[in-house]
Amino acid sequence: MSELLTKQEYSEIAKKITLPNKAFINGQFVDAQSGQTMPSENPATGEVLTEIASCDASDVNIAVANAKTVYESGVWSALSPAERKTAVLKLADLIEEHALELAVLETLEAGKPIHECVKTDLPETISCIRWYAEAADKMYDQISPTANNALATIRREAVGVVACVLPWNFPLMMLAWKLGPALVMGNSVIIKPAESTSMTTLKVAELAIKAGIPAGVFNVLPGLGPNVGEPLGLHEDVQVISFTGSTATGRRFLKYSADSNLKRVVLECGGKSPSVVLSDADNLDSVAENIVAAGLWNMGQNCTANSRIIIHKDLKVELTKKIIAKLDDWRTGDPLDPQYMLGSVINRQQYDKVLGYIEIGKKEGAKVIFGGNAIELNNGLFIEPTIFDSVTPDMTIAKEEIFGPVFGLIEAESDEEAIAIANDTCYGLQASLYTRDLKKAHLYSQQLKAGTVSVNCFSEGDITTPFGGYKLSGFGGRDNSLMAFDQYSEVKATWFDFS
Ligand SMILES: NC(=O)C1=CN([C@@H]2O[C@H](COP(=O)(O)OP(=O)(O)OC[C@H]3O[C@@H](n4cnc5c(N)ncnc54)[C@H](O)[C@@H]3O)[C@@H](O)[C@H]2O)C=CC1
Ligand code: BAL
Repeated sequence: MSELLTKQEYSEIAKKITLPNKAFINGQFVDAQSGQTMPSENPATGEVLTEIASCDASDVNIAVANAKTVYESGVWSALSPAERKTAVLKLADLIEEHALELAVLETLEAGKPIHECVKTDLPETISCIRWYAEAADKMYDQISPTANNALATIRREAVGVVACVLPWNFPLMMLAWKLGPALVMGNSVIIKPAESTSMTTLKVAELAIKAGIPAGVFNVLPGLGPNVGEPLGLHEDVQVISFTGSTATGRRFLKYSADSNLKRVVLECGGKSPSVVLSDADNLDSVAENIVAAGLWNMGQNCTANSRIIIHKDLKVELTKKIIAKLDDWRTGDPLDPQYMLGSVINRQQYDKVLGYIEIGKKEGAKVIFGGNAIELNNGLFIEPTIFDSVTPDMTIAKEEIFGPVFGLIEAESDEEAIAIANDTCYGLQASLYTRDLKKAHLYSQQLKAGTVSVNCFSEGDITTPFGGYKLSGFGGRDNSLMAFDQYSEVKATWFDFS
């Protein structure tokens, strides 16, 4: 499947896809109780693809009550880890079988380039689900090193009903990051996809039933944030909320928890990640390639988008030329056409927000050295890759998350100043560091206040490494790696007294 087809072939597949458009509760596709729907639009054409069930608190109450009953029945939670592994592995296999359809669906609803969906999002989704399935029967619990007259065991247990509130930027990947470990632990899971991107999650729910995951274990409630996210956040029978999205909405979940059952809240929020190029960085072609990928991947709609490029003054002129040259590889066009690396942004609100930041950047004195405009194409929401020069750390575009194909170049007088600028932010998700000096790499990667630091590359790590942020970028836990199981389990100490 990771071989690319032609635009014509993808368009033919798009025409034939059945678009999932109902909520998924207790193994059934159902309308919202209210009968309300919301449009799902293709942001690359403006076309309404379908109307999707728009759930509210009454659907949340039904889904949570049912998920709780199913959890307590033990049909999933009381299976052995090896039995859960078999079903979740089957789910990964079915996603792989339907990968082409899912990739096209993701392109249609999110405006993401098919190239990325096929080469990155689908393979990573599948391998993530598989990785957690494989881990199911390989995690051991512990015996504590207490005295000989006692035995103390430390065991993980499922928590019950878990709700995952997803963003629209990587719909399938974010689903996999949360669903994989939550299911494998034995929980019942309710997914609230972002309103723009419900369809791929609904398709995966259909596959979960085929994989043998019992009805009611995996539910999907499409709908607006305040209508579905808020009642989930406030529900007394939801034990965990795992959220990815904006810091503003993340804060709300902490309030919902405080106002209800003190449910655990795990937040993976925004960022203002830096690429830091120190005075001794070499191989500037590779540095430029990484900087451009870090800034533009997924149209910059990425929590780790490197939107602040902090460059030592001695390298600035040469590196800037190389960065501009690398933009040739990142052309914008019809996302169903595999020759393009950039598609549309997600919706009108995001489009206006990004263009608004470009105007603010100009007004505050930064200089556009590439792009800077909307692109008129097929009634879609396309924005040129945009680079600002002469950005200073106090400018709005150097402080606020833009979440679009826009990044700014900031000049630093010294390596120490570059690190200080990198840390001068309320966020702390990821940082890229470029140097050929091993000592500086160690020293400064320790000093950078970020959950992931990548040295001489742009990376978020992989499934084996924990992902999450410092400061306003994160709270309460990590996605990915075995640490993700901490989000979805309780730890029980049991004490046997032999004295
Ligand atoms: N960390 C990340 O990966 C993401 C960051 N963002 C940032 O957030 C900005 C705004 O994008 P949005 O889509 O509006 O993000 P958002 O944080 O509002 O949406 C994320 C999820 O939260 C839900 N939600 C929204 N309002 C809610 C509420 N009152 N109660 C409960 N749930 C609610 C949404 O329906 C969606 O499922 C972006 O411009 C970007 O800066 C957005 C998406 C992903
Ligand atoms: N880049 C993966 C996580 C996110 O953007 O939310």
